[in-house]
Amino acid sequence: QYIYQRRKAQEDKAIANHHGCLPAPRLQNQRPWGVDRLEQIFRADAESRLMELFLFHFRQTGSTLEQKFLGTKAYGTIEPANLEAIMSTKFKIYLIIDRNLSTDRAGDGQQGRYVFLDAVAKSSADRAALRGQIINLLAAGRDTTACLLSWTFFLLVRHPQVLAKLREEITTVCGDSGELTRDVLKRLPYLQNVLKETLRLYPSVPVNTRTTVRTTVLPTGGGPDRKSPVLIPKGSAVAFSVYSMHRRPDLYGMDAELFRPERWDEDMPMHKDPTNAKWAYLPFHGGPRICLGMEFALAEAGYVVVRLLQRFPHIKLPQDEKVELVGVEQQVMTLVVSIKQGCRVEIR
Ligand code: HEM
Repeated sequence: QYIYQRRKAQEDKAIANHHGCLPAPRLQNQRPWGVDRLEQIFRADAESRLMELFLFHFRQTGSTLEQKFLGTKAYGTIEPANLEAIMSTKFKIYLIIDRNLSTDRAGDGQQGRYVFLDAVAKSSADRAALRGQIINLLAAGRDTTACLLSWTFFLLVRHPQVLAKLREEITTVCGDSGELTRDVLKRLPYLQNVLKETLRLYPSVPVNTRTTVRTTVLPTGGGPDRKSPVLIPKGSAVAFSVYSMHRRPDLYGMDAELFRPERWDEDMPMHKDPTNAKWAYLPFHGGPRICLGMEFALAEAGYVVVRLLQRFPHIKLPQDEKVELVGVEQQVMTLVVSIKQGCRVEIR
């Protein structure tokens, strides 16, 4: 084991030298084993402000970081060029299902209840096929679209000018027509901007991880100038947060924290660099494992928004509802990021 570890370390060092890798800035722990980090995470989670904590970490270190946590080294990044590398094939997808797919569910209070995973498992023992089914139907297709719709209305009632402009576009293009096909939806550019901007500020999958199947290199983020490649040894986890990347002022402008659908018709800083232009906006991720339901989800969400606005001519913020800066509201984090208090609107 010792000889194997030493040989692996030597090989990794040779790869690092070959690519000119330098370490990424380390997120400093105040207490051994990163216990302080654990406390911070539990506290932020209890306050429903986990994403704010992640933003704070990246503000401390820059857009790529190294972290020692409970004895293991992990990496985090919100750099478009690194996301491009991560979403290529040198990383494997973190397996959700293997943790949950167990024939031994008796102990967790699920007896007698319909569990979709168990029902599908009766027709196939192939774990990869089961995983695909679950991701398709539940994890991938349901909560993601539901979150997009909730955040859209959450933002619309807090930005009445945007809502008015959207209503105007819908009235001009659709009138009272019953037909609402994909072609009609394509003729609603402001609606597309509203959905795009909502997914920028609240990407349904805000944080994700990949694990390296072999020792590899992130193209940037290391060394004093944070521009050198970073070595990622085989088996390491790299977390990436599109939520944080989507709020970077150097990519989206100084008003990156604001909900402003008009920005999608303007020239943004990210367009100056071809890699950033392609990899700085990733609500559906990218590369070979890009969301398979992207087109469908946008059509579905667009359809529901139009129909709700047509059906309810007066939708507004309830009088007793709190208005806070975008991103400061309490959130619930699971695989997706949702609104802790739900999306309350007044309709007439
Ligand atoms: C706004 C709605 C949606 C968002 C933001 C979204 C986002 C994503 C993201 C970020 C991934 C990549 C996950 C990863 O690589 O770990 C993904 C994967 C996937 N999505 Fe979606 N999704 C949405 C709706 C849907 C819908 C409606 C369906 C199906 C009807 C769907 C089907 C899938 C599938 C099958 C994958 C896995 C693709 C693969 O691993 O090859 N998604 N989605």
